[in-house]
Amino acid sequence: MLKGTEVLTTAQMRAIESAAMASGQVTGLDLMERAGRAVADQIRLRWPKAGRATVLCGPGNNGGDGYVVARLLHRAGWQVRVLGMDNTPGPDAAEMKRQWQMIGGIAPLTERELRNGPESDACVDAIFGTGLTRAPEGEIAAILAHLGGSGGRDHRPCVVSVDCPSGMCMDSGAMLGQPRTGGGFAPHARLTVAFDSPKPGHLIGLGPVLCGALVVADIGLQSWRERTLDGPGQRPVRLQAIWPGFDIPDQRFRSPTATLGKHSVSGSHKYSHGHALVLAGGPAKGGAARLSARAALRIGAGLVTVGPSREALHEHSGPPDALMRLAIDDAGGLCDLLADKRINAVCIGPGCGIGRAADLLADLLRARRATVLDADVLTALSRNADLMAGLHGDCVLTPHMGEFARLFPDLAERLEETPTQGPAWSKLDAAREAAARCGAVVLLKGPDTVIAHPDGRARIHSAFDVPWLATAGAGDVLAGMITGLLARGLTPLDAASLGTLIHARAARLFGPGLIADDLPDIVPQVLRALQKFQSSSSVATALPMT
Ligand SMILES: NC(=O)C1=CN([C@@H]2O[C@H](COP(=O)(O)OP(=O)(O)OC[C@H]3O[C@@H](n4cnc5c(N)ncnc54)[C@H](OP(=O)(O)O)[C@@H]3O)[C@@H](O)[C@H]2O)[C@H](O)CC1
Ligand SMILES: [K+]
Repeated sequence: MLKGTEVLTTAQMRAIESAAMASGQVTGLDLMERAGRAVADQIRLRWPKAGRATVLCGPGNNGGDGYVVARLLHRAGWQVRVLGMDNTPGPDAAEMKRQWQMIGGIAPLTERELRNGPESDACVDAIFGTGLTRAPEGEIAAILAHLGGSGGRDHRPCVVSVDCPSGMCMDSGAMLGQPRTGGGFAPHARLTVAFDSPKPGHLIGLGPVLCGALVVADIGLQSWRERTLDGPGQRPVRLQAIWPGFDIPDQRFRSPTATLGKHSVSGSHKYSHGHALVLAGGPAKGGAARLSARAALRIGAGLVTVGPSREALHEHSGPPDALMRLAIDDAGGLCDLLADKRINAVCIGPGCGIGRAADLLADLLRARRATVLDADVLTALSRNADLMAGLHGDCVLTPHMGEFARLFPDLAERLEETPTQGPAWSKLDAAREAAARCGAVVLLKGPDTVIAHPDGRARIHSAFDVPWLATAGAGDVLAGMITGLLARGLTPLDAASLGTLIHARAARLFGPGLIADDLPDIVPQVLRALQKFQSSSSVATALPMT
């Protein structure tokens, strides 16, 4: 089965660590040794020939991991220099520090010492991890700035981060004390080795850019996750990364990709895969809705109808012929059409026009169909509290940050603030709060997309490697994909998650030079790859092909 990856908060991580140590079956020293070994192994994998390493050890257990890394690299023939603090760390870190001191010295952890020392192949950042609570200051801030290139980009050492780039809040991906949009000097790691599971900060905010290649090392805590967080088997996973694979243990669909093959026990006919309606706008505004409609067709909706105003109908006469067209002049015409219950998913917003969207939305929401709200209708929503109150659990809102700020100005303002305390307010918190407030799934778009359900479940999809996806109409295509998946019967959270995954994979496949028109026709290739991955990686579980 394609598997998503459960994402844990730093508080959950600490709870699991404590439970593991309290069990007496594993000690903090064991965990520290395993963590340090995971980092050292990853370094040796990337630098097979022993080189020179500088290890920066902070005041706590992250620093303790660093002392383990130093010892293991030294044992593998590396020339190791350690910069550390003269504090008394906790017992585990103190023991690892003592073991290092039997091998080598510890220079003061100062920017001057770092800058004036010998060049190294790798600089191991073991200053702060999950214990960062406030913005770094003084010498440590100067060191982090040096790691971030304050001395000039070409003086930026090759950083390997232990658990996370120091100074980064692992729950939000923000650098404490720095603007959220970056611009300050922060350690840009070549590689980050995290432990047990990714944290939100590895996947949202500045995290994906600062972490570089992310490796999540298993240090033997899985079983305590089962016990401490009563395991994924017993509870819905609250936070999941849609990466690299994808799985939604949803009652109706054991794995949504299994439903994408249009294999149906009850005979595969068009109505068994739903009927999507895309509400289009007036004259000369039809392109966006046609992108959405084409995407809904390509992702497998059984039927797709585009519904412009009468005076714009003639503009929708072009291909694809599979697309049905029907003039919808007003709310009355929409209600007449929705009398056909087979229309089970609607997309409103792309190219619809703000006024028209506002006129149609109230009746559309009363019809309680699975509905994707994007673009113009989000502006209409932000101007009308009654419409907002009409949202329901089968709605998916797909705002970008600008639209989100119009819909939830107070939440967006908090995201503008420079964070000084950890855990900092994050895009994940904002999306969850918005979903709970409006009672609908909120997909907050960006290279780090967060999808939040009103009940608190959320998914994160990071796609920082496809900047060309930020092109006119790409949002219209995403809205259409999600509508098509809703028509196929996926739940709003699953449809939004899978649509996001397929949307990014299509863009990745196409590459630079992409325009939104290219995206829908790449979907079949992405679906084939997902199915191949699913069939090759799935255990032989006979999935009900519905
Ligand atoms: N995840 C696991 O299973 C394992 C994780 N390990 C490693 O342990 C760290 C977490 O260690 P911890 O000691 O809790 O915290 P840190 O090492 O990240 O931070 C050390 C202390 O630094 C102080 N602090 C916080 N912010 C600042 C700041 N801005 N300036 C100065 N000092 C700061 C804080 O103490 P205070 O009392 O001063 O608040 C921190 O306690 C984890 O990331 C892993 O690397 C285990 O070793 C292996 C298993
Ligand atoms: K670190």
